[in-house]
Amino acid sequence: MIEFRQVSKRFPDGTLAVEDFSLVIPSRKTTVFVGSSGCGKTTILRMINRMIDRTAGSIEIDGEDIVGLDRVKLRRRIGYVMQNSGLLPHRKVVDNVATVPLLNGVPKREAHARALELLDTVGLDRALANRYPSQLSGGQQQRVGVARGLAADPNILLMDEPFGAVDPLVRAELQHELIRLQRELDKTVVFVTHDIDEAFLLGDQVVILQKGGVIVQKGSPTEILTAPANEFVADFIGATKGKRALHIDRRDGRDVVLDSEGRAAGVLVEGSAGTGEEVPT
Ligand SMILES: Nc1ncnc2c1ncn2[C@@H]1O[C@H](COP(=O)(O)OP(=O)(O)OP(=O)(O)O)[C@@H](O)[C@H]1O
Repeated sequence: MIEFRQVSKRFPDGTLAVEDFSLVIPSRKTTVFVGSSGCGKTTILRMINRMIDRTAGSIEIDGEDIVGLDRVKLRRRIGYVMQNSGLLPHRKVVDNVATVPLLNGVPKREAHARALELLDTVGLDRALANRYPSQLSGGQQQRVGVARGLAADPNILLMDEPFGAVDPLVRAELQHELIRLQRELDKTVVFVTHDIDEAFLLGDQVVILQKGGVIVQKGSPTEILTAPANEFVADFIGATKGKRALHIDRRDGRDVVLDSEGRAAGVLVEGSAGTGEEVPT
């Protein structure tokens, strides 16, 4: 579990990017931060592995304040995947994936064998292992980025708009791949996106943020869809404009979750509003 307690971040130039942010991120679930540009998503994410240090409050991982942990070791035990894959262009795919284990002292042969297994895990052909990142498609590069994030077998995986730069079809493929992976790997995933549909698809817990990292609403997708906290959320999730991909409709006396084509994605169990409980239809 990751716990933020009244965390703030003021950058040296005076910008207060995050103010008084408190949140519990449960283990082995996916928590998604969603909000418009500049609201503090990346700053909050990067404070978890101390790429950015908070200026007030505390952040604990499994009850331990991260301020007392070695920054480099902390970073190496937390997976990190970013938008443009962040791969080293002059290193082959296999070496990119093996980077952190090698830094952690894993022998080269072992690190490479593990890297090849990880290519399988993220659905990439091992034949790509000896290519350079520029010889891969955008979607393939993102998969390599995910494999690299998983290489040290971290309990926590931070993902900052990892699918933001790929086309919509590849993006949908990668999203479903992540859902599959998460079922298999059971990590604590913290995911940042601008895209509310992506947030609802991937998140067990969705956190809607406004400027300064202010939490406007948090809850399961069902909780947010059934009871948007205010007009900002209703507008953000498109509830007022009929543009939402996922929405709730009442059919035969039951609340049914429908996708954009009107197909039922689930039924809210009677009396479950507020618990996030859903049953498949
Ligand atoms: N190094 C920095 N120095 C000063 N201000 C910064 C710095 N990094 C970020 N900020 C500011 O902090 C605020 C939050 O930035 P952050 O990158 O966390 O937002 P975000 O929600 O991730 O945005 P985006 O979706 O555009 O990536 C913004 O106002 C940004 O300009």
